[in-house]
This record gives sequence, C-alpha cells and structure tokens, in this order.
Amino acid sequence: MNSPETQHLSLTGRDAAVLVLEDGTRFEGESYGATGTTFGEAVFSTGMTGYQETLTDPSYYGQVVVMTAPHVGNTGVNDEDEESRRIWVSGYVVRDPALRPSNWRAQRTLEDDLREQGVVGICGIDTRALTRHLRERGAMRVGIFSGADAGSADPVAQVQQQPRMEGSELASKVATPEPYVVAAQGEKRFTVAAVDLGIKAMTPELMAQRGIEVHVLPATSTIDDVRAVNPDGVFFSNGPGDPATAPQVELLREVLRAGIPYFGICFGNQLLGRALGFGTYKLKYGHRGINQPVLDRATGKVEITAHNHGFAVDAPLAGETQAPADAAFGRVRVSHICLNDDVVEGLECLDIPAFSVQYHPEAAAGPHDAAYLFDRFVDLLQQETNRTSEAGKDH
Ligand SMILES: NC(=O)CC[C@H](N)C(=O)O
Repeated sequence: MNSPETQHLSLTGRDAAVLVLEDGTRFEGESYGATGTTFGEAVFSTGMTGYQETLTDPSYYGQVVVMTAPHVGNTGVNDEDEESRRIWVSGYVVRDPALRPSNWRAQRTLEDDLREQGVVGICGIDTRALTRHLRERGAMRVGIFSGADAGSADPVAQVQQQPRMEGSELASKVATPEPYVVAAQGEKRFTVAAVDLGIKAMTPELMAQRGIEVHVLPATSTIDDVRAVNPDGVFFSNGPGDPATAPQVELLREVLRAGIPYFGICFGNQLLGRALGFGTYKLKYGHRGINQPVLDRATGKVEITAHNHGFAVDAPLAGETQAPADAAFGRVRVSHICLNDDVVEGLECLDIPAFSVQYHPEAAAGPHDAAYLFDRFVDLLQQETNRTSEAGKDH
C-alpha cells in the first residue's frame, strides 16, 4: 500500500513509481510490471517491434531498458518468441503500455510476464526526454522505486552505490550450467561447440537449420571440454557485461592457435578482438535497436541490422593489421563498420579461419539482412574440412 507521502493520483489505478539516475535526474510515473525497487544501467532501445525478444535476450542482464517506441505490449507475449527461458532485464521503462494485447499469437499480456518474473518497471514517463538525456550524458546507473518504495530515502545515493557496467563480469550469471545439444535439422554436416556467454535460442536454431549439430557449452568450459565434442568449429555467443573481464579470451586463443574455425557474435566479436590483442572500450550510449546500417567492406553492401552492444572493439579501420597478441594469428581486418558512427562491427582473420560480427545475424525479430553470415560460417567449416582431408591424403 502507498504511504501518504507517496500517494499518487492515477487514472489507471497504478501505484506511484519514480526513476532516478545517478546524476540525480528524476522522472515520476507509475508502476509497471512488478512493484518494488530495482537497479541497473539505463540504456535505450530503438526497436519498434520485438520487445519479447529484447526482454528475453540474456545480454540485457544488469540493464534497465528504456523503450523509445511509445506504445509497448500491443502484441502481448507468446511461448514461441522467447530467446531464453526468462526475462533478463533488470528493469523496464515504457511510455504507454498497451491496455489489452491484440494479436492472434498472443497468449498472455506483457505485464503479466513482467509481474510474474518480478521485473520492476515504470510507465507514464517521458521516455523521449529520458533517451535524449542518456544520449547527451551517456548510459548511467539508474534505480526504479515503486509502490511503497516510491518514497525510498536517498534514492540517488542508493543508485550511486550500485556496481558500474564497466568492469562487470556477467556472462557466468546467465550461461547454462550444463552442456546441451541442439540437433542438426535434416542431414548432419558439422559439429560446433558453442560457448554460451548468454546465447539466444535463435542462434543454435539457425545453425541447426544448416545441418550443424550444436553442443552448447557452459561459459566455464576449457579447451578439453571443447575438444571433447570433436568440433568442426567453435562459436562464442553474445552476452552481458564488460568484455575486458571475460576469462574466455584465453580459451579463444587456444582455439585460434589450434586452427579450429571460429565464428563469434557480439560478445563473441569483442572476445575475438581481445584474443587477437586489440582493446575494447565502452561506447557513450551504445547501439540497441533493429535498424542500424552496417557496411560490409568486402562487398560494399549495406545491411540493416539488429544491435545490442554497449562496448566495442578498438581496432584500426584502415587496411590489414598484424594481430598484436601473437604472430601466429596473422593478419586481421575490420570487415564491417556501423555507418552511423564508424564503430567496428566485424573482424576477419586473413591467415586463420576466424571471423565475427558485433551485430546480430540471428535477430529473431528481424531484420534478416545478415543471416548470410551463418552460411559464411558453414562455408568456413566446409573449407577447413576439405583442407584437412586433402592434407590427410598427402600422408
Ligand atoms: N549483445 C552482446 O553480446 C553485448 C556484448 C557486451 N555485453 C556489450 O554490451 O557490448
């Protein structure tokens, strides 16, 4: 129940809620989803559709997602569009929640899921003003306090006590504790060890559709665990947190030294960058949405792509570079860049079979312009298989 100080006049009968940023900025609104207190890094997503895929993407762990689309929840939620077994965002911020979903696939309302899973949100605030603030000042820590907590003492200090995204190791908190296998569809052509750093269901699905048997392995896997599945290739997934904290970089170096073909998405791109010896850095406010233009520098084609990243690889854009970490890794080039800000969106090794992208070819809510990258991975696996069987014949 609301205490008299937090009494909030609401036409919708919702409890009061307040959103407080670490710089002291406050937005007063109404409770959405679960009621209580939550903290995280405030980030904004510009996707007009695909909220269910966003909410269930483990890469959003530790983040409070502000939707720039003003009206959210219109199509409800269903059992098919989940990217993982639960909602991972720490908090959810929307301008105007749909009062009633209307879609033939809807099984529940979005708010029911948020409530059931204890996700604290806020609605009825000016999300455009909040987004502009984050764009000017950068992503920052935030708290949402609702219901009885709306009058919480010293909320700014509480927000400032929370850990920052920079320096946070979060992949181990979302990855599967046990390995599992996603069977190839149709004839099995290849086996891939996919290291789960926060994998989305659509990734093994798109590999399985191409005849790949996917062994999804925990984030703590060693090179022996990887070798145990006798893979034709290794994949590192997307995932939350700061890539500078990821211990899996060492595992990746061993994979690269062994010459096993590698494909990485998002976190998996940042870890390839780090394994090769480049740095990663935090973007001011990141890329999150489903309409980001990316240039494939080899073909000159522009793809409209889905993004969700707050960090990026710091690699030279011009020409080819010798991998700084190890001469054995050979030459690398930046294969893709974001046309909005020239951020590195893909890496390609020229002397070892490895490549990765910072964006999401598996994007379940679309667009699907980048799905060809899964075919490129299959081609790499095939080339490597041909090469080793040719080499075998020489002996
Ligand atoms: N989707 C991802 O894999 C995100 C990678 C990393 N956590 C980032 O924010 O940049």
